[in-house]
Amino acid sequence: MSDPIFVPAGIRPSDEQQTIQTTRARHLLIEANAGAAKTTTLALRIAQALHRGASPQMILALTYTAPAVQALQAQLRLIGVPAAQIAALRIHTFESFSAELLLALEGPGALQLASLEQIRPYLLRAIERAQSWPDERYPEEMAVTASSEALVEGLLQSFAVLKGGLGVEQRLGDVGLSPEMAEELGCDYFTLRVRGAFEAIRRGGHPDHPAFRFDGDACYDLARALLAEEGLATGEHSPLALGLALIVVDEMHDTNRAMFTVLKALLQHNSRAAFVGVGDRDQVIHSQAGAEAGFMREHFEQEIGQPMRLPLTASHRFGATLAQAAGLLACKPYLAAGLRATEICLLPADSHRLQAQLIARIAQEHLAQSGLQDLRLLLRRPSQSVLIERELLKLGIAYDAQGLRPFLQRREVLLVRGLQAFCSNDFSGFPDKAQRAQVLEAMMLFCGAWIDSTELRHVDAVTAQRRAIEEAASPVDGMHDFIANQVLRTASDFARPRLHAAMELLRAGGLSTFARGFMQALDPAGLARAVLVRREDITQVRDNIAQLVQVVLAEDTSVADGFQMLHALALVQSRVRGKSRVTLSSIEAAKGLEFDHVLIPHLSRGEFVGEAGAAESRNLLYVAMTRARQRLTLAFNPQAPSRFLLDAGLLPGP
Ligand SMILES: Nc1ncnc2c1ncn2[C@@H]1O[C@H](COP(=O)(O)OP(=O)(O)OP(=O)(O)O)[C@@H](O)[C@H]1O
Repeated sequence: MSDPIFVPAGIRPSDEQQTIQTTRARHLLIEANAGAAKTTTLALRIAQALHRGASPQMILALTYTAPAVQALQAQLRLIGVPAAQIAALRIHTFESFSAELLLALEGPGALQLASLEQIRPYLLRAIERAQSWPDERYPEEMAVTASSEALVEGLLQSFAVLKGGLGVEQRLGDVGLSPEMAEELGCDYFTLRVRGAFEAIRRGGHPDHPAFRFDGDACYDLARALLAEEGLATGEHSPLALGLALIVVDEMHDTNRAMFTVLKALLQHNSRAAFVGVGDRDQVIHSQAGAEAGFMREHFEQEIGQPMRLPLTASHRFGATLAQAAGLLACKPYLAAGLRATEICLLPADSHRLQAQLIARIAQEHLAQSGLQDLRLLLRRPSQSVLIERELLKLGIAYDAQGLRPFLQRREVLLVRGLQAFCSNDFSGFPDKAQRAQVLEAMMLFCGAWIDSTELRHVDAVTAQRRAIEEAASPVDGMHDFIANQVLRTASDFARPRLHAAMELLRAGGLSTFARGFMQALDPAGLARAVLVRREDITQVRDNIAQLVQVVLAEDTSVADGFQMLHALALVQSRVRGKSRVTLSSIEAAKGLEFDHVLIPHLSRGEFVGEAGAAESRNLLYVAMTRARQRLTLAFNPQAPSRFLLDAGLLPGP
């Protein structure tokens, strides 16, 4: 009997796509360029399985990020899979799949922590515990001179790699930790010891489930349990024996060891399931979580089996010009299917201010036309949005934000706006209660303040703060007393002199003293260092305030006028409702998605770099550029363009 073939709506599959759709190979791997229809072809493969009679519950699709889940659902809709079937499919990130499975096994109770700041106290406790262990075999290794606070960032980064790579679990066996083993794992003994203490704290809450989980922990916990065959039934009773007919993995280049362990177990316990994995090694932007393209190559071959490999040769998303530039940037061949021409526009601007003005004008023109749908501004770092947002708001342009907060709502910006409102005793810039509460929360955070109240002394610190802020934010005039009596009075010894120095400049009101002295007086990086974790976040706080100072100075009259203008912009923003066709976004939040017009600003020397290193920055630019369908605009300083523009052949070399 011939195989019934699913015929999609919306597109005509290429021969390559159809081969992948219908092949019955047990293990199939596809490495292909961005836009070469990997996700769409996975959707075709899923539709084919449904067409052959599999029920949606027999199909599991796994991705690394939540946007990739949405992208797959969108492609399933595009090719005509009914909504009810899409809803019934098992489509998850590795993390949400693992969390769901663990929930079924453990029952509720493991606290899900959402921010690095919530993890921080546990980590500080782990450092203390590890350093005071009485039977330490290598005490000289534990005599670390840096302060605990300074160690937090590096430790968390090492933990992410160890967790994703399952390094300790794989090597440890029955042997204890040693400096030699730490060296083999690429970290130091101290880190391994603290990691041990941290895990003991994390697991110590309850016999059946850990006390808390953070991002990546669900997949890690599941992988660890699988490796240790701990608490998991085996054979047909295994929680992973789901009776699957098809398992697909999108974004497979971002797979780490923990994810791969879960995948291997899934294939083992669903022996009738076919597997299709797709990825593009130039899109690895999560190496800090142990992502490795090797899981599509040697590890797969050695640990799962020899897969069939099929190609997807050409981009269906964009035309030949962009394919060529992306190919040059990533040093690989790149073809376009020739469905459309994609225009690349260069936007040179000598200053950041001019760049922001030009971008706002482009956004205005975009909204005035109807040919192109979405304009997505892709930013390397959040602070790069400040001047651009100011210009957009000045033109009254509505925009959304993805993967970053609009600058007027960033905590450090609220801190400074709150201080200025306090100095002028004018809180009219915060007309709604939720916003007033956010200002007070931000001030409490950066000032290291605590609630000193006899009424609230019986409740825990978090509840006390929530209640006190709730009460103070209700009337507009509650702000002043709260800032004076709680924030400033209980501010840490470190924060207090900085706050007073900053307020002095705000009260004086002169632009030139403000310009010269505000950053030094407030010391935003110092304030941030005391309460935030990641170095990149701390740098962002500093950069955001530096940009804020620039925005206030641009008003050119007085400090008070500058802040009035900020309040006015905030009002414009609060009126912006609904979905806009202009979106400011981090690159990470756009991965796997596509937009008619993509604009990448700040492609100047030293601006498109970050903590992660040159290779990851290059991959980020590659991901960003390849989101464009019809038009790609690249903004840069012509005196000092980014090296990447030259590498992509978009500007002539020196
Ligand atoms: N046969 C086809 N004909 C026309 N358009 C197609 C075809 N196949 C896919 N497309 C379109 O090509 C675009 C890119 O496809 P898709 O998102 O699947 O690529 P991808 O390889 O997963 O990209 P990325 O690596 O960036 O996530 C989408 O707009 C999709 O609808």
